[in-house]
Amino acid sequence: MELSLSPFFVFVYFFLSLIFIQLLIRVVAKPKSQTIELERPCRAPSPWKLPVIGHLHHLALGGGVPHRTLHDLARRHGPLLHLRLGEVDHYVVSSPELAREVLTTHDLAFASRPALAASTVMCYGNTDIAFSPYGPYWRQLRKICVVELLSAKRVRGFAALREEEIARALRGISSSASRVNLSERVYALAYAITSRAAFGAECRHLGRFEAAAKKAIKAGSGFAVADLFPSLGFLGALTGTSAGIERTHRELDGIIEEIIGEHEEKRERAKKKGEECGYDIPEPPHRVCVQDVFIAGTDTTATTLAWAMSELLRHPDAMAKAQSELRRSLRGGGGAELRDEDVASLRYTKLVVKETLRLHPPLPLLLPRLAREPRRVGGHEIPAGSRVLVSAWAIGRDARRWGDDAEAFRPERFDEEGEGEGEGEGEKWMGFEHLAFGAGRRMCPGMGFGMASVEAALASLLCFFDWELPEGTEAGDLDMGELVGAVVGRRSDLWAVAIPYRPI
Ligand code: HEM
Repeated sequence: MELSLSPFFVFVYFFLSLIFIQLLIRVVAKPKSQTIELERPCRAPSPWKLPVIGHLHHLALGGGVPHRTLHDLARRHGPLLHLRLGEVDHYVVSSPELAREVLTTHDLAFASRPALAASTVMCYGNTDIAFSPYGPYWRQLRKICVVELLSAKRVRGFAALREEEIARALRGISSSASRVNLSERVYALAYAITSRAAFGAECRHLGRFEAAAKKAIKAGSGFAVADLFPSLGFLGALTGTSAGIERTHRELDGIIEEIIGEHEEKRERAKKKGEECGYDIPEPPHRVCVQDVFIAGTDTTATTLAWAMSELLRHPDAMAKAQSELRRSLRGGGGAELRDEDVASLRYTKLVVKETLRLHPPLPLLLPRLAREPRRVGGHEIPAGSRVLVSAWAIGRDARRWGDDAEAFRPERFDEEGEGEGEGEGEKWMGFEHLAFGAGRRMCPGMGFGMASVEAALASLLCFFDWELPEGTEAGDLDMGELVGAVVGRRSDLWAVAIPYRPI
């Protein structure tokens, strides 16, 4: 018959024969294959992959920023996604339940970091807090940093300098043209608070530091060619990334050296006069903490402030609600500035910060973890040596937890959580549904410091100014595009019109 000879039927015949042969082999070899089945690790689901590059094309074809592409893939394949990116196995965790397993149940097994190409050069061979492998050295370094700078007591002690720096930033905004580059202003403010807290004085170098830190953050995304093909070192040289990393490292290193030099000179002068002046910066390798604190402290704080103001400009009702609460508290205190005590008693402004961090966690994939030992997560095997990315971004949008309006900016949701379900607001905010600061041993040690700066700065910006979008920009048109990097900030600077508010 004509039909049976057509190429289509030949293909189908061949294909079915293959399936039949495979089934036959399975049936004949059943007892043996069953034992193998039990021993074989149960791999997490993956999309289709290509030779050599593995699943890399999914990231490339996703077209967007990595956390969004990974979220799309997780929606199709499940909350534990296995991706072979180049030579490296990655596991992407996108549900609060699995995040709890990785960050708490198996915390110790996942408490290390991979050595990225950028961190190895820029963090002095990964001897800093953020990238150092888990162990006694990292514990000691982190302890110094927490005791000297980040403990709750130290953070409270920085209240006066926070207030001074915020007042200075407000004066700057008042005296400038009404159209303000808010991204620039909040970065300068975060830098001033960090440098005064760390060194007792504002450090110069803001412009140079910002430019170099942004390059370092971009290089540290973990998705650079050199990070995905570690055995092919020449690729870094070929693509120019290695040279770029070296250049950025030299810039940052030079700035940190200058900051430390200035601080030490100042200390010497103060000592001669018998005055107190900040504290000793411990000798290397602890100096690497200085860079960590500057980059981690400044960029995350400024990024959160810029996203919060962006969302409020797009949601004038939420902005008005925050302002009315703030201005009531100002009249109550009768002062022309907000003190730390005033900020502590705010409710709505704090909800705005939580909602901002839910939708725009500055580190959407936290910092990468390295599996030190094999572990089963959600019933799937994660082999030792794999990289584990916990998507705080996806978890913050999980409709099972946050409802059908999970994508919407609605600060009130945190108020509602506290009632009815028997689950406290605090639990939801710092639970595994909201992971902006990570969790477990490697959780952000600067949370108290960062939150104090963000809440105080946002409260003052809203209290003392009315804000509008520049003429010609509608709320719906505001660019909310994101940068690629370890910290994900706004793609474009945020411009707004500041109208000073006079208390009645
Ligand atoms: C809004 C502000 C901030 C956010 C959202 C934030 C978020 C994070 C996240 C997600 C991590 C990774 C956690 C993990 O892997 O589980 C981290 C680590 C870290 N953060 Fe923050 N951070 C903020 C502010 C700060 C500040 C102000 C400092 C210091 C002054 C700081 C210092 C660090 C350090 C040193 C690490 C590395 C910790 C380690 O590996 O042991 N952060 N941060």
